[in-house]
Amino acid sequence: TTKLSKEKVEITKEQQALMKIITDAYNRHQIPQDVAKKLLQDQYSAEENFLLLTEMATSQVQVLVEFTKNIPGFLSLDREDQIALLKGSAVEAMFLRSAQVFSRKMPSGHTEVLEERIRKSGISEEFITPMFNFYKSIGELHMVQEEQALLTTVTILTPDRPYVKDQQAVERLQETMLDVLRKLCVLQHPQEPQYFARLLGRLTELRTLSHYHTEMLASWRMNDHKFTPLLCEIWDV
Ligand SMILES: C[C@]12CC[C@H]3[C@@H](CC=C4C=C(C(=O)O)CC[C@@]43C)[C@@H]1CC[C@@H]2C(=O)c1ccc(O)cc1
Repeated sequence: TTKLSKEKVEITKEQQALMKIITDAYNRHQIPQDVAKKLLQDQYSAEENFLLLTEMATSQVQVLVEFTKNIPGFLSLDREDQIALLKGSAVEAMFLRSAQVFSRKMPSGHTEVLEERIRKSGISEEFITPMFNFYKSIGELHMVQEEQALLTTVTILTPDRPYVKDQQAVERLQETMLDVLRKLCVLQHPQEPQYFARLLGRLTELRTLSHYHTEMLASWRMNDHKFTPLLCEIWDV
């Protein structure tokens, strides 16, 4: 008979503390309400929608930088590597954030307006489809907020981003986070032993999306759309 490995999974005190720091930081750093509120006010032209999304993207980059500074160990990485990790993960972190926003079904019905504006902002259908498929696939996971925060952290701490010099140092940090996330998944979804693997599978899907994103930016560029200095810096557009 097959002996099921009923390994007793338990999160240590240190891991509990680490998870709390990251989840609190993740919840604390959100785009300001006045930016999100504009979703409900301004007009609906493709131009207006693009400008609104640009403002949200710019605000989200600032939020991401602030959040990342709260990841234990991040600020002790080489300074240039910190920048390389932020540049390399910004798109993926943003798509994770928007997927979580869509799967949360925001109370004040923002999601419908937000979806409307994304669909009518000059993004071609070939990018819209994979984007919303991703949103759906994240929604189906019903992640708890700790999982969302840790998954974003794991994405930021990806060692093989371009220009990262000390990959080992990043790998050590990422391993620490992956260990907590793995245990959390086992404890939160006991009926689904493959849940952790499914979560990591989404990170692969994210990388595909970020290739689409580069083309999205290029096609906006072609139609003479302006980005903000911060977005130009983080995405080399
Ligand atoms: C990623 C994105 C900009 C950031 C948006 C996201 C949709 C939903 C969001 C929800 C947020 C919240 O509720 O906290 C923060 C901003 C984000 C994460 C947009 C979808 C496409 C857009 C984009 O790629 C884009 C890139 C450059 C631009 O100039 C304009 C848009």
